[in-house]
Amino acid sequence: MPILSLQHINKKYGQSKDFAVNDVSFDVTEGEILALVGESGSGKTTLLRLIAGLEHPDQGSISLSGRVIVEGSESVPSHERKVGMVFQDYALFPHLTILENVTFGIQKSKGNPEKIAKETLQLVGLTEDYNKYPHQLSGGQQQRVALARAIAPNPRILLMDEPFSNLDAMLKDQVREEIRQIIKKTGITAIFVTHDTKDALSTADRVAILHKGFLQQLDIPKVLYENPVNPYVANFFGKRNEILATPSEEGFYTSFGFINDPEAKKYKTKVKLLFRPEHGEVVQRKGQQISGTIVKVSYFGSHQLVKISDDEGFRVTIRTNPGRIFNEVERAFFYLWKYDIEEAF
Ligand SMILES: Nc1ncnc2c1ncn2[C@@H]1O[C@H](COP(=O)(O)OP(=O)(O)OP(=O)(O)O)[C@@H](O)[C@H]1O
Repeated sequence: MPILSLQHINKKYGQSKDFAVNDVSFDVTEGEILALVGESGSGKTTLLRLIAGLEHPDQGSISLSGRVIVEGSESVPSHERKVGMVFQDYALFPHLTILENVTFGIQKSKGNPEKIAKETLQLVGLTEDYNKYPHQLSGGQQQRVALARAIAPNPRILLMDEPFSNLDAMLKDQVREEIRQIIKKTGITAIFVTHDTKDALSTADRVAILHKGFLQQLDIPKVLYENPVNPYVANFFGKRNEILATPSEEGFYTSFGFINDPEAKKYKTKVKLLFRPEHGEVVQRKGQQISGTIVKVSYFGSHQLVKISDDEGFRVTIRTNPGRIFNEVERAFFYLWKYDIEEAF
């Protein structure tokens, strides 16, 4: 049974003619980490605020832990929903110590708030900084305090708005993994909002992608990346190469050469072959492969991107391992081991 269920949620702000959230339905399973991704204005934060009770939908219902918390004009107030929030800027109280920040939201009826706060701070790996103030901590540490403060009252669900956006790139990789481990250790269900596909794919169990208020696809990261349901989702997770191709009985004619593919006979008109840089491979031998001229090689440490041009100057990018040596102007032979086929016109 899902811990959270949204059914046909619509939300418009004021006089706006567009929906910020448009007929969105999904379930979240207990213990799951769900990422909401989308570009700016896609409705991510609005969804989070609707779940938290900071906004009310125009239509739709929301259930949390088996209880209907929103239905029609009725709703359970925010403070009764038992939702933990981590805000983008952490929103720690600057004049309170770390321990006081975390103790703040814990009700006395739950036991000894200070003891619970200390246990939660230990859980997030902050054992020595109880009496420091937020400004005395690094960004990553402040974020762990915010997380401790949100989970200490034992909420039903944890909501995080852009939790990684204030961290520099070096820290981000480490913090993502730490946060995921802490959340998994507590078993808490969590939803976080991000515009960064790397955050979503590496941290979440499932990812929901929003565009203009519509839910496009919700699935595990691998499926979203490998089997996007539409071009928007496919391009959101990294630009794809496009090669224009003419189908025949045996395969596709392209400006890089002929590609054997029995699928080609299904198509009557020109098509686009769409593929990610890692779905191609530059090979040493001349054979069945297609080919072009290497025009640029970019080295990234973990990999290289090789730009290959046809005779007209049309380019595709292929990802290769970092150890291989390529020379610009040389001819490169490559093959595509995976591509999507779309009608071109
Ligand atoms: N308080 C508000 N009043 C009016 N319009 C709003 C309000 N909050 C959001 N919107 C509009 O609703 C739409 C969705 O906004 P929302 O903040 O949910 O998107 P988002 O995906 O979280 O964007 P971002 O990544 O920029 O935070 C946008 O068109 C936005 O302009």
